[in-house]
Amino acid sequence: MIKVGIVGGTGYTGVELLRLLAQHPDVTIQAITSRTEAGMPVAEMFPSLRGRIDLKFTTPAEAKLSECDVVFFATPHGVAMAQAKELLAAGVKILDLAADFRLKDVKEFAKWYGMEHGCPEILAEAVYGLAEINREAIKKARVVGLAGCYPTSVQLGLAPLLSPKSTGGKQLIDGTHIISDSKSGTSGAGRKAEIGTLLSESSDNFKAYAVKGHRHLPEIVQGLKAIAGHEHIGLTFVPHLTPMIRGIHSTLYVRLTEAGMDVDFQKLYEDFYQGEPFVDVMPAGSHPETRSVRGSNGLRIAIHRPGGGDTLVILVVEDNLVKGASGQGVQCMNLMFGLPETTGLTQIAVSP
Ligand SMILES: NC(=O)C1=CN([C@@H]2O[C@H](COP(=O)(O)OP(=O)(O)OC[C@H]3O[C@@H](n4cnc5c(N)ncnc54)[C@H](OP(=O)(O)O)[C@@H]3O)[C@@H](O)[C@H]2O)C=CC1
Ligand SMILES: CC(=O)N[C@@H](CCC(=O)OP(=O)(O)O)C(=O)O
Repeated sequence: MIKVGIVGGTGYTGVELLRLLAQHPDVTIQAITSRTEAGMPVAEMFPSLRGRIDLKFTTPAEAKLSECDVVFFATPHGVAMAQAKELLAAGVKILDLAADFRLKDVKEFAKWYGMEHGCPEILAEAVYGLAEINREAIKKARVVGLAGCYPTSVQLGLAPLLSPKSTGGKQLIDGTHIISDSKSGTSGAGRKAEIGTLLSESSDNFKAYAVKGHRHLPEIVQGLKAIAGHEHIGLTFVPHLTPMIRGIHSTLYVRLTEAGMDVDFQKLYEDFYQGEPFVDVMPAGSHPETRSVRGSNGLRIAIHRPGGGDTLVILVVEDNLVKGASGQGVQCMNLMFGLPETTGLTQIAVSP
């Protein structure tokens, strides 16, 4: 059995990890931390886990994380990098849901996250946690910086158009003018109290935010450049807050080049994602709904070419807390421990 520790067990991604790992056949949860709720039984705070998780929250200091095989950090940015060195020295693998190990350039990290990177040497060996793109590297990794919620939807929505594996090296789209119009439910902002996610502020309301620049922009651009194998990527990324709890819907707009005009994009996507257990390329003309992935690790994609013109519209839906966070974490953990990738992740979406 894999001994798992979770730092940040009271947050939305933390409790989602507990929900998934409680059903995982190869995992024992060893420790769950909370600074504010230490001593409280987990099932008292989350009755959905009654009879499933028989542990109390402990402080991070008391958690004996070095005795685990793997530790998930479901914490704000900056927490994992402060403990990574000690855990690695004790032979513990690390999966960080925050951004400490995502951006490879420490200057970019400091610019977007407002703090200096605490362990650039560990960042250098860390692998970006997007299994469909980085599967082989994740299998060998000691530290995985899990992809962000919006970045997962945008990168998987665009990968078939940019990867030389499917394009044969041809430029099928103008990669310098990509638009991502992305919408998230309020759980994306976490469980902490904030005015913007109050019921009376966020329900019956809809707004864009961070249009000037969101911290996921450099992460997505870094990922798209790696997928494409060149630097010529330009992205306009506009996130929106929608009046729902879970879910991300990204609508991606790309302009086709001459070389792209005669391509069968439905087939290109189906071929690229053939055999991928969590990516569903829907039939041509579909309109995927966030509800169709709610609570599951699935991501659904539909490709449209309105009026047969030179603009391709790609629709992508995922559950931000599952494929966008904790499910992605379990998927990467499975790879790191040589388990079938779908272990513990076969939940069907809750609908309605
Ligand atoms: N929500 C989402 O959709 C997604 C979130 N993420 C990322 O995952 C991480 C967690 O997000 P989310 O669950 O939403 O956040 P929450 O705000 O809901 O939870 C944060 C958790 O971290 C703990 N915590 C806070 N500060 C510290 C600290 N200094 N040391 C140890 N524990 C701490 C909190 O518990 P306590 O204060 O009791 O210790 C709490 O359990 C974030 O980095 C977020 O960016 C990634 C993808 C999607
Ligand atoms: C709706 C909302 O506020 N979403 C968050 C993004 C989700 C998140 O937690 O970001 P990471 O994936 O980088 O960890 C935001 O825009 O800041």
